[in-house]
Order: sequence, then C-alpha cells, then structure tokens
Amino acid sequence: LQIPDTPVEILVDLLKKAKDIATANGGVPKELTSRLQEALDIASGLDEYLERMTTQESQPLAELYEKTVTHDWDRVHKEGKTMFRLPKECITGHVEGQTLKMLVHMSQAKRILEIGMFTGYGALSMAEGLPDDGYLVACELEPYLKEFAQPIFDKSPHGKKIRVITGSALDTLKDLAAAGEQFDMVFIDADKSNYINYYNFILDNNLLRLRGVICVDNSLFKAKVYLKDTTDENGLALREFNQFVSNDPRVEQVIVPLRDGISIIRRVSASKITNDEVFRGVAGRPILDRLRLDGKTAYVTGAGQGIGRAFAHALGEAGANVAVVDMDQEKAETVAKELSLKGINSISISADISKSDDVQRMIDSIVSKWGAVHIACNNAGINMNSASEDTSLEEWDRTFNVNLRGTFMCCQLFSILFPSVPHPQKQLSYNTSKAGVVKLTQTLGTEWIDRGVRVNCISPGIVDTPLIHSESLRPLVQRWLSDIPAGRLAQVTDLQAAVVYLASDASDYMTGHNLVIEGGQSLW
Ligand SMILES: C[S@@+](CC[C@H](N)C(=O)[O-])C[C@H]1O[C@@H](n2cnc3c(N)ncnc32)[C@H](O)[C@@H]1O
Repeated sequence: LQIPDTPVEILVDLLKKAKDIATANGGVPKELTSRLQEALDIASGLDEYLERMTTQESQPLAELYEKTVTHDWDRVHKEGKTMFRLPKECITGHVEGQTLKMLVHMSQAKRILEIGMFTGYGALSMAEGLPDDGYLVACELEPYLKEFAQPIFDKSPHGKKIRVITGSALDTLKDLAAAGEQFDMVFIDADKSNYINYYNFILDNNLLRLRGVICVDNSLFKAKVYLKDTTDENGLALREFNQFVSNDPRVEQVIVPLRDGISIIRRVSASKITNDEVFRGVAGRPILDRLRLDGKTAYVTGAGQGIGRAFAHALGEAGANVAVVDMDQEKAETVAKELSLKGINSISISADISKSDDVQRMIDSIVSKWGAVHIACNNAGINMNSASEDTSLEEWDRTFNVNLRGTFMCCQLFSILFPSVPHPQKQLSYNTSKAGVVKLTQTLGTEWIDRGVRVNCISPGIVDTPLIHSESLRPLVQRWLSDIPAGRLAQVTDLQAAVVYLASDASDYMTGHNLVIEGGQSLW
C-alpha cells in the first residue's frame, strides 16, 4: 500500500476521495464531477510523467531501489538490527536521485556531504555525477544500513567514491570540521528536528566551500509547512527551518516543489569589512573564473595531433571558439569533430604556415566565421635532427621557414609560442629557430603592448608525443629521462593549463615571457 507522502500525492488522494463521493451521490451536478476528474488527471499524471521523462536510473540504482522497497523493515527492527523502524518511503527514488545528480553536475561539485543516507539511493545517484577523483561522505545513524548498501555500492563503478560514517550526524560533522574538511554540496536528509542544527553547524564552521550549495529534502513536508492547522512536530520544525534560512543574509534560497520539496541554498559572500577586488575578485570573478575564455576566439596551428591537439581541447574547454589548423586536412577535421562532440565551437582549416597565402587564408576564414581572433596559439613546427657539421642549408631553410618565418607571419596578428633547447640530439637549426622564437616573443611582447596585444611563449621539455617514438629518436628517450628531475617525460596535458593561463585575463600583466615547463630538465 502506497502512503501519500508528498503534497501532490496527498492532493491526488483527496481528489480521488472527493470524486468517489461525487460519483456515488446522485445529487451532485455533473460538472462538479467532471471538474474533479480533470483536476485528478492533472495531479495524478504529474509524477508518472516526470518518472517517464527523467533519464533512466542505472542498473545498480534500480537494484538498490528494489532491494529497499521489498525489504522487511519491520522484521529487522523487531530483531533489533535497526534502532528505529525505518519506513521504506524514506528513499529518495528515481526522479529526486536524478535531480541531485544533475545538481552535482551543474555545480561541478567534487566533494559532497550527505546527512542521512538510508539505503544509499541518493548517495549513489550523487556519486554518479561526481568526477573520478570526487568523493561523497555519507552520515548515517544506523550501522545496519551501511551493511545493506555496501554490496550494491561495490557493484557500481561509482561506489568507491562513497565513504559511509555511522553514528550521530552532529558528531560526524564535528569530526569533519576538526579535520578541516570542506564540501561543494551538502544534502540534508536526516532527522527533521536537527535540520537547523546541521545547517548552522555547516555555515558556522565553514564546512561549505565558497560557492557551495546546500540541498535540503522534504522542505515542503507534505504541505504541512504552509497549512494553518499543522501540529505535526516535523512539519513545524521544517516550517521554522525554511523561515530561518529565508531570513539568513549569508545565503540565498529557492524551494523546488519536486516530490516533497527540495530547498536549494547557496552561500553568498557579503562582507561589511571590505568589498575590494581582492575580496570580490576582479569584475566579480573569482580566480578560476578569470581563467575562462568565454566569448574568445582562438586558433591553434599544428592542432591535428600531439601538443597542438591538447592545446585546442584546453582552450575550447576554457570556453573559446577554436580553429583547428593543420597541414593535414584530415587530422584537422578529426580534431575539430572531437571538439564539437564536447560542445566546443570549432572549425578546421588546412594551412601550411610557411606559406603566406595559407596564413592569410587561415586568418580570413576565422574572421569571417567568428568576426575576430583573440588568441593565437602558434604551435606548428618541424624538427629534423642533424649535427651542426651535417646540417644542410636546405634543412636550415626549411626549419626556419616554418618555425620562425612561419611563426612570425602568424604573429603579425598575435602569438603564443613554444621553443626549447633540448640535447643530446644534434639539432642546430631547430634550436636556433626556437631561440629566435623566444627573441621574437620578447620583441613583439614589448613592441605591441600598447596595442593591447600580449605575446608570450611556452617552452616545453621533452613531450611524450608520437614524434619522439620514431625509430631514430627512441634510443634517446632513456637519456632524456635520466636528465629530468621530474623522472618522466612531459605529457601534452601538462601544458594545457599554461596555454589557458596565458590566453586568459588572469595573465594580464605578463608579456614577452618564455614560460618553461620541463620538469626541471634545464636545472641538472
Ligand atoms: C529520509 S532518510 C534518508 C534518505 C536517503 N537520503 C536516500 O537517498 O534514500 C533519513 C535517514 O537519516 C538517518 N538519521 C536519522 N537521524 C540521524 C542522525 N541523528 N544522524 C545520522 N543519521 C540519522 C536515518 O537512519 C535514515 O536512514
């Protein structure tokens, strides 16, 4: 038997009863009966429709739900396995679980605290929304529930993100605060009379991070929070809680009337002491937001593979439109498609940067597509190894044509470059061309600063790309490794944050700089 547990379920129950009375009573006008039927259709169809339209739950969640609602909670309580008689209606369930998971995604939470886990349905739903290195701490009074949930957590790839701490939640909160823990999202869903204590403890002890969100379940408490004749202790506790939060200047709150009501509460940073840019963030943007490149357009040359491909992804992830430029049209197209799959605006352009016509066409197509270029990531380059005595003038010219002349042509707009001076391989023309790139960066960086153009370059150490796995270079890898204090080669992903930083407002005061990222290689 389903006990009506939410405002809508109670409405449906009342409408059904009213309609039954109207149908059984011959004296009731037909229109009243049909109006009751219409109201019933609207109310009773809602939850069912939300169920159907909300993304399906995962297999482990479905199993957890089934195991919970078919369990004999009466028996385990009588046998003394649980302290309290736990009602199966406690479970958050499909629609609310997916809502929580969505909130985890939207808030980009990495650390979550759940107060009141029951059988872990909400915990596992939220864990599914966490990144691989995210985690969720679930507080639960009943040790029996930890044992109940764990086997299903173990079946899910996300279960390992969940740590269950049994005992009174207030004690756990004290321990977490003492350990300096902080959370991006807190879900309060335990004993209603303690909601206010949990909430205050969390805010007073900084358990919620700046920009963190608290979600609270049952904040409509079967409509009792707004019904005048409420005497129910939990209903009154929630009424008082909602009012308290609504008056609290530290936060903003909305109540979403989903199921039994979910409050979403966010911390706001207001201070009477100071409100300067350091406190507020420049233009109100905290430091990580200042690395965002929303509304900017970037191109990356040599973006068909390796470092350039990683740069294209990084700039796109940070919010920029990205033109993927490569000599190899097919590779450029593939990377542009990868970017679109992630929701990044991208185009592919095939161009040889040593040819001025190609460079001009590259710039023209970007400008005609997006109206401007804000970030020039001049990554394309070639490397033909030979000892200086063997370096042909043809090799010198080809290397300089791409690495320096080509880069310079691109730079006649904007530039970010990556030179380096590796050894023991012999590569005179390459090294000299890259030294030229550093000088070019310094010169353009100073010359163009008054136009609002900043020019910086990145010098990576030895990067682990398909290039260095070539037959001829393979023997050198061991030698390089022994030269690198970091004990490994650079991965292309090691360079991504740097290019975003250089492209963003966060590096506003930086120009003509050569940012060396090489695991300490030049220090030995
Ligand atoms: C509404 S259920 C939680 C439902 C759960 N969030 C879900 O997703 O299904 C409330 C849970 O809070 C637990 N609880 C009650 N008082 C508690 C306390 N003081 N400390 C920790 N847990 C508590 C109960 O044992 C129960 O399992």
